[in-house]
Amino acid sequence: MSTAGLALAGVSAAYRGAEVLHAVDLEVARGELLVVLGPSGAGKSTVLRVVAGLEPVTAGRVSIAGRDVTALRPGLRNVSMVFQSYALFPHLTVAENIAFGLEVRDVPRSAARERARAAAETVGCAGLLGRRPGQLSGGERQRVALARALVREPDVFLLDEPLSNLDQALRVEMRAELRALHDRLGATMVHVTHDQTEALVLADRIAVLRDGGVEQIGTPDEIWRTPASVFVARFVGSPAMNLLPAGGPFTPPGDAPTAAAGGDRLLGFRPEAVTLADPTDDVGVAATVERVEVVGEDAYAYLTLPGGHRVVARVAAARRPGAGSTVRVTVRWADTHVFDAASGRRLGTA
Ligand SMILES: Nc1ncnc2c1ncn2[C@@H]1O[C@H](COP(=O)(O)OP(=O)(O)OP(=O)(O)O)[C@@H](O)[C@H]1O
Repeated sequence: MSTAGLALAGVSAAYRGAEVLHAVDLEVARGELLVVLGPSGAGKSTVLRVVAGLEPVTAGRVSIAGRDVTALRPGLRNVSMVFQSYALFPHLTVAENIAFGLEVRDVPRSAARERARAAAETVGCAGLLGRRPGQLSGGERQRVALARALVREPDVFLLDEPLSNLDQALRVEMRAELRALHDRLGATMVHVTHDQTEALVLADRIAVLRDGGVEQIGTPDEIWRTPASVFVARFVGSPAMNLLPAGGPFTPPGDAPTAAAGGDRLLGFRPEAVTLADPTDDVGVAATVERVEVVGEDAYAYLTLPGGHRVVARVAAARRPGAGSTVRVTVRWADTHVFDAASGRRLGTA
């Protein structure tokens, strides 16, 4: 495929005899920013290492820019990797760190310096060229690591949790800068994170990884609105999506497929899809408010329903119920999800 930036076809990989990637299929279009999202141990870093050639595949093929690189050593793949730890050389200046990858490729020193300066300008660290990594803040080191990655003009950028060592404010700022950099360069990027907000904000598409397999690939909107499984539904969104037996306290309207489904279906809905009313209102289901968390303008009410079912509701902080009080709970049906309890796969909306 001529527009392919990167493709994994049936890629498996093993670590110490145990398979950690199982026949992964993944296509990243040229110029696309794909975020690989998943919990610790899902195999996110292994995906990057396999693409970079740092880890052998036990099955399948990896191609970059239309070229099969499965058998190529890392140095011949034309990818740049940015690590969580930045991996800068402490004894080299910023300029030398950025130019390092060029000089080992026999780019003449003056040309390497010039390209390093241009790369530093692109990521906003041109003022730091004479310093050493020990004299830089975390955010500055991150910029240097990015400059070192892009100076080589790779076919694909591989970013392994590059923002996770930064404090919250800087992470949010660098996240936006990274996206802007991607758009400016038109670069093909694979960005690994376990942070669902980072994934939703950054990605053109998200690949959700679970136990070494791809659970779902889609745009942030698709992942959010039509999660393919209970796993995706619960992993993306905080607090996590509510899940109840489909035959539980909430009865879907009319002849929705869940109504006849019995106990082998699960009903999912996010805290945002729950509405609370006064106990005297003749709507929904009665519930007890166990506790309330206020997060600025929002509040999360943790409720217990008849049968001991638990539900979290998001409400405006100014209109939050008191802990210990009774409320009536309704669910917006259009924003519900029905899952098969055995497989976890999504079946549709209630
Ligand atoms: N070089 C390695 N060292 C240690 N464990 C590894 C290595 N390569 C693979 N594994 C194992 O493979 C599985 C996937 O690991 P991987 O690091 O790819 O997951 P991850 O999703 O990136 O997790 P994390 O977010 O914790 O880094 C884990 O069970 C891990 O123990």
